[in-house]
Amino acid sequence: MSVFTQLTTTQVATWLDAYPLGSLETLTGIAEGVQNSNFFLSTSTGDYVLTIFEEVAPDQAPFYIRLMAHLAAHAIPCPAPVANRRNEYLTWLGGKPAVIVSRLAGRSERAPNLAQCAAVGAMLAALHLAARSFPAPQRHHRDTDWCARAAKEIAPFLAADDARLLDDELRHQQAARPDELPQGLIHADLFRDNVLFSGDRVSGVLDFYFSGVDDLLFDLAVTVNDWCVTAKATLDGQRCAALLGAYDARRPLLPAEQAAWPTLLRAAALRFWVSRLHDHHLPRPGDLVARRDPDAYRSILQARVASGDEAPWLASPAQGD
Ligand SMILES: Nc1ncnc2c1ncn2[C@@H]1O[C@H](COP(=O)(O)OP(=O)(O)O)[C@@H](O)[C@H]1O
Ligand SMILES: N[C@@H](CCOP(=O)(O)O)C(=O)O
Repeated sequence: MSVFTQLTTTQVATWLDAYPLGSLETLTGIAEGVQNSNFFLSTSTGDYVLTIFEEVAPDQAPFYIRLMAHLAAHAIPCPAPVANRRNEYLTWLGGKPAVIVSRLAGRSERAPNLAQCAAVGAMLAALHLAARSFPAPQRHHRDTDWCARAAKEIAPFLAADDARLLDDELRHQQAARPDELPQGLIHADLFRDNVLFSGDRVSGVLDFYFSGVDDLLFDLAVTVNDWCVTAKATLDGQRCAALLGAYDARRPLLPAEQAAWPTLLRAAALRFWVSRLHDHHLPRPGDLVARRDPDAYRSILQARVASGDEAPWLASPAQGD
């Protein structure tokens, strides 16, 4: 999971008295996610998700709650925070900050079809546009500087080849990533498990807890690296064309962004390789923790490095498997 915090039903039932949500019926830990403790919560009035913030500092949690409320008000299907009787969204449970949000319909798709890839590209562009009016956004924390800091912490655990790859890529990013690409609020973790579909329609965009301001193109690269990856870690040209085409139709990409695309694909691969390595070598104590495979992202980084400037773009021919 990620259920780092254990709760008793009595504890939650008592806490729930402060909400206008009726009585507790069921509470089930969610066996996905690596960042927070999440529970499906059913009460006599409906179905919700209870999130206990494990890594999010209490002073940062209101940012994410306001962001979800803003996006939900701008037609992005993201979880809507639920207030207690004192009109508070963020409360304390088990000594940690906690929030109840609406439970969204649909299910995530491990093997998305082209229509679903296009729907995700369109949704990401809509999210970037809707977030333009969000006041006082914070920086994206897991940027290249974070990767460099985390790389120092994991360095003692790495084999020589991995250490070299990591070092080379950090240097490449510091030298080659342009610093004047269009920026805005990014989701920063729009993997397949963070999107719910009802048919081919996106019915849920989840998990905004890495969000912050960074290059919009970085968000697109994070998304493409996950949604369009093949079994060989290369990119599938058809899925790329569907996702990128739908994004570009809503927020046309600038020539500078097209030129920077291969570097940003590498930056996105690096960020998740580093975080997975960090979680692997320096795990937090927790029950049933779902750790992600760092090697998968090493392969993705290596594949992006190997493809050089040949990264699939809008109407490129099918590549990969
Ligand atoms: N509001 C929601 N509606 C429906 N399912 C949800 C909701 N929030 C979380 N989930 C489910 O819980 C899983 C983990 O949630 P996530 O926010 O990704 O956790 P973490 O913050 O730990 O990464 C999701 O993949 C999804 O299956
Ligand atoms: N998507 C990341 C892990 C981040 O965890 P999430 O459950 O919050 O999406 C990865 O795959 O490494």
